[in-house]
Amino acid sequence: MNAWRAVAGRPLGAICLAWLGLVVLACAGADLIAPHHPQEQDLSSVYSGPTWAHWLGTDQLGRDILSRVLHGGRVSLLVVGQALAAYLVLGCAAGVLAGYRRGLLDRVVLRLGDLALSMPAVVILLVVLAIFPHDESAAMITLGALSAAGLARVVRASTVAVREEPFVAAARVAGLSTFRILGRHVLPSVIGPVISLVALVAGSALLVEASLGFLGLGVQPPEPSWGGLIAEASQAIYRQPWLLVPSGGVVALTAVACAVLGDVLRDATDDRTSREPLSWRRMRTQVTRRPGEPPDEAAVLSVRGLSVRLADGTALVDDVAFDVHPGTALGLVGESGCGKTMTVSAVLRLLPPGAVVEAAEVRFAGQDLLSLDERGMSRVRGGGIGYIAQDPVASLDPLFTVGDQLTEAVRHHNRGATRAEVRRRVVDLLEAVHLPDPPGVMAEYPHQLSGGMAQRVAIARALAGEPRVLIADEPTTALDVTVQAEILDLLRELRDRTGMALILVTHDWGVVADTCDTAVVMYAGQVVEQTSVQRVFEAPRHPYTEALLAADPNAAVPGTRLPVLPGSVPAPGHWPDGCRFAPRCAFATAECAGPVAMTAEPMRGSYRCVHPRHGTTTGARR
Ligand SMILES: Nc1ncnc2c1ncn2[C@@H]1O[C@H](COP(=O)(O)OP(=O)(O)OP(=O)(O)O)[C@@H](O)[C@H]1O
Repeated sequence: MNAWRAVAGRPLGAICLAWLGLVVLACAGADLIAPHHPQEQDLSSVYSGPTWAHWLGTDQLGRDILSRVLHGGRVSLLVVGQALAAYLVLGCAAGVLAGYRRGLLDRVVLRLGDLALSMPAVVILLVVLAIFPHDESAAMITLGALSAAGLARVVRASTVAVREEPFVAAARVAGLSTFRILGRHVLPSVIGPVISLVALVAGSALLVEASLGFLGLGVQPPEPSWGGLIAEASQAIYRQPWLLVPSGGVVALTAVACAVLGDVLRDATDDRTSREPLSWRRMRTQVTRRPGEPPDEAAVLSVRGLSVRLADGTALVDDVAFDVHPGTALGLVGESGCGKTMTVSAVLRLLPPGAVVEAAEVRFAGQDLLSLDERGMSRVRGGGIGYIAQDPVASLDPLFTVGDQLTEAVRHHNRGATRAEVRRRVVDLLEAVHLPDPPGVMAEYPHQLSGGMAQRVAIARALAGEPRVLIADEPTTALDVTVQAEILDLLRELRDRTGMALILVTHDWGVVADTCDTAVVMYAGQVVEQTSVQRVFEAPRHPYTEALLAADPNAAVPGTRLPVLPGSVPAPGHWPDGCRFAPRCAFATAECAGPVAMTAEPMRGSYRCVHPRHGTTTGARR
């Protein structure tokens, strides 16, 4: 449904949809709207051009062309519909079953598909029409069945990919029947390419139908069909050339509309599938500079007044500022949905389509990132600032080995390197992240890796460009405790060895305590506290920081109930005026309803609160 909405939102898609809708409705309602019976003759007015009585003129027997086009369209569209039904049913069923079951069925479907694609369709149609004379339905169903081989391949390929997804495995484990899994989990994910192909095949089928009618092999006169009308018009081409315009025009426009719609649908569904939270594909983010504080020149990355807005104006991140110094680690902490990922995505300028970045400064190693164009930013990404995505396995391409993916990254950053040098560097990277047997790991595919190994490979890839800042988004989520500790050790070791700075996006205070020097606490798109890690644990100033620390399971005292933070982070667009934490805060007063600025404490940090804490009780409302 979203794909159709996306198509309707594009001018070309909307025009094609409108034309096809109009043609289908007009032909379906031909009995009601056609001004004349399609075979009603008026010999006193043959070959007339357009008149008030006959809007599109008349033919050699004085029959109304508009009425014949409408009725003829019904016949033509019906047989095209039959071809599409055969195409869809056979193509989807064969593709899904072959891709899901694999084995012998898969091989049989592939071989039959090869056979169907290698047969000349026109010859087969002529044979069918020789067996069933003038039976256009038989010919068009055969055409649909022959073309289904192409669809079956596309559906099979998508099904094979989806079949390996964890959610399909989970459905299998949950005991769902094959048909239910296919219907609920597999088919919806292949629907995009399918509808795009159906639109393209509809255009071709329409042209084949018109050709059959033109050759006199289809529906026989006096019953009209679009192909038959073109044949009649071509016989009178010298006497009344206009006759070709309505019949030829409607066929041409409808076939073109189908083809264009197919293209637009493909683009629309492509866009939809690439709507992950952070994708390297989506790169043209609009950037606006606004006045604000100057950057910290000693920092390797200095951010001031950074905001992110969606196209509809909804703010996701609001006036964020922080500094990261070489060789240090900064922890960006907060509950889910506070804007941590959006903040680092905005620094890298990798945001959802239509999102806008506003900032006073984003200064990296003395370079003003706000003034860089897309080409400049792509040099910074990976080269200057490395990024490790939230889900390491998903961030690795399942179709390529670890070696291929690291080689690609190393080549990207070392243009002139020889094959041997690139391989040496890949092995070095794998050794640097302590993966045993680098040549063996290079030959493996992502699904063969454990979570910890995948995270190490993702770190190795991020290190390929020798970044000066490494951003790791939830680097230890979904890893078991031992592997978590190993990954944090590795990050610390890399930081100490290379002098790069780390930004760890996390909601785990354990990660902050183990690895970071500075904590930046975010709530509802804003920074609410920023201080050293030592101080944040000893004396948090913001009630939110205090409540978040109190709810930390790492600090739980056995035998006592772990305090929870009641309520949830307000969604973007629903942030309260004044202090955004006030509705959940035990210390909120009327003062908190007004604007709350950051208060800086020299040498200690800063916080955004009118009732700062002095570190004893939890700040959450009970
Ligand atoms: N593509 C998007 N379009 C619109 N809003 C989005 C999009 N991605 C995220 N958001 C919203 O932006 C807000 C901040 O999201 P963000 O991912 O930065 O949070 P987070 O603090 O990193 O949380 P998490 O730890 O769950 O990743 C959330 O409310 C989220 O719903």
